[in-house]
Amino acid sequence: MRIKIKEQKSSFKCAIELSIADIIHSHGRAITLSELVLALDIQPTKNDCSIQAHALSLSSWFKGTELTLWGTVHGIKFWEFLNQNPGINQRFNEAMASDSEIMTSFVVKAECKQIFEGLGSLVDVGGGNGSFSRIISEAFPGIKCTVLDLPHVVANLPETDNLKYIADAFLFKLVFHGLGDEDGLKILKKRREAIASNGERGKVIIIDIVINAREEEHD
Ligand SMILES: C[S@@+](CC[C@H](N)C(=O)[O-])C[C@H]1O[C@@H](n2cnc3c(N)ncnc32)[C@H](O)[C@@H]1O
Repeated sequence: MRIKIKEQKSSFKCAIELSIADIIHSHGRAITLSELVLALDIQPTKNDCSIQAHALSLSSWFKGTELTLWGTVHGIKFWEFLNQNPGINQRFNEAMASDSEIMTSFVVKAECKQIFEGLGSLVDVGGGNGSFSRIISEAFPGIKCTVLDLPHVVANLPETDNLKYIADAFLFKLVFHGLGDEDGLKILKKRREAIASNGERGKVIIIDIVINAREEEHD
């Protein structure tokens, strides 16, 4: 309940900072979302530069192909930004970990418990610093949990017998020739994003059948 009130407060604060009430009032009649976005574009907020930048970019985001507003405003993916800002990265991961703590009571201890019972292994994709998997691994020692996340998120985290982290390399042995080009490309593009922030260590390793390849080529 407290979280809900906090969310409502920050939405309200954001609406005030964006002058949404003033825009609607001066519009003089009911306003559509696209009219509101356009109005935000020409009505910069006086006090807060970052809010102003977000407001100015809202319409570009709506019109453009960039997936997130963050990417439109900063020209960099949010995860890459976190990689470049260790302090914020840590706070973000801690915030996500708090969310896991909140969920524990009803996921592990109450009515959802049976979902995990009897499992032998689990991969927590985009599992952050593994807080959720750590809780699962402690509550269900029989489950081998593997957390897959970006290298800067899982670096130096303590592992246990049944909790491991992976991020450096992805091995696809005899997988791609069984997929269509479209699915194969989709997977490769995603993996490229995932390893991009891992410098020399990030790798996608593919072992597969190549037709008509010259003998000395090992790409
Ligand atoms: C919103 S957080 C959720 C974290 C965790 N699952 C939780 O609920 O607490 C999204 C997570 O996805 C991770 N992530 C984003 N892109 C990724 C990628 N390409 N490969 C692996 N993890 C990725 C981020 O680092 C982040 O930890």
